[in-house]
Amino acid sequence: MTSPSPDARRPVVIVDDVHVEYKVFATGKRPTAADRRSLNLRGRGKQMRTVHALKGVSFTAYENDSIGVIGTNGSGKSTLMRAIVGLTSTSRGAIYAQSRPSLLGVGAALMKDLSGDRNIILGGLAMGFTMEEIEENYDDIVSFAGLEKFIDLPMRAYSSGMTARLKFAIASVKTHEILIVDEALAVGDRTFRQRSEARIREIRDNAGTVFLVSHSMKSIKDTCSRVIWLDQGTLVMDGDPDEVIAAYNKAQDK
Ligand SMILES: Nc1ncnc2c1ncn2[C@@H]1O[C@H](COP(=O)(O)OP(=O)(O)OP(=O)(O)O)[C@@H](O)[C@H]1O
Repeated sequence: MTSPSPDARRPVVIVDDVHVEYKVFATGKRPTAADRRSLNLRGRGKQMRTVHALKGVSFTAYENDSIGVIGTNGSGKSTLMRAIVGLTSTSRGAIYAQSRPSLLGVGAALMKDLSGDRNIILGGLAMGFTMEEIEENYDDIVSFAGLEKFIDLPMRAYSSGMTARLKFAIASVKTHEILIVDEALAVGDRTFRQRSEARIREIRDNAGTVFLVSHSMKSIKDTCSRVIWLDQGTLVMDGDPDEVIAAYNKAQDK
């Protein structure tokens, strides 16, 4: 198993030889006229395809780690994060977590026709906060998102950056022990990105562990103490951000 260094810190997430396979129906090519004539549709139309999205990934995350996860499109980053949170089941291997990891992405729970105000409650409940916790943190969420003037407008009227700010503000208000941020910072503007990166550092400093999936090497360098690089479902490198990013960039330039 790959580990950063033999140290005395508490392991928080152990990913042990994890494989994820998606089974999908491949509709294949459009049936030809000849197929249709010979009623040969069934065999053509329903073919099971297996996408082997993770192929034996292993590493250990420790407290205070903030781990950047990099790799080209389709390399398995989101799949790995979803597996850590338990949204995607592993077909082989196991994941052990010290406490329940939170995936920063209350997106699914938010409703575009409701106001930002209502969505704070909805998103907060979806993240597992109590009503008291939501009320206590309400002002913080609104000011962190910088949406004071827009909070009673329906979310439909928000730009994608404003929506992302609200999601990040809701999800990060509580200190999580294990927080996973999947590309949420990509749409925010520079000021917001800096504020979110500061919050990620704060979570990390409070003995939390953060995973940051991003295509922005700058965000990763600014916030992460360690980087793992995935390629076609395998872990290529795990270590110091500068070294891993340099190797990744070199591989991309080839
Ligand atoms: N629900 C799904 N059903 C079938 N295949 C999937 C599913 N989700 C992901 N995949 C496949 O698994 C592989 C890994 O996808 P994943 O989304 O984890 O990549 P990623 O590194 O997060 O990519 P990106 O940088 O584009 O977000 C890809 O080949 C993708 O097509």
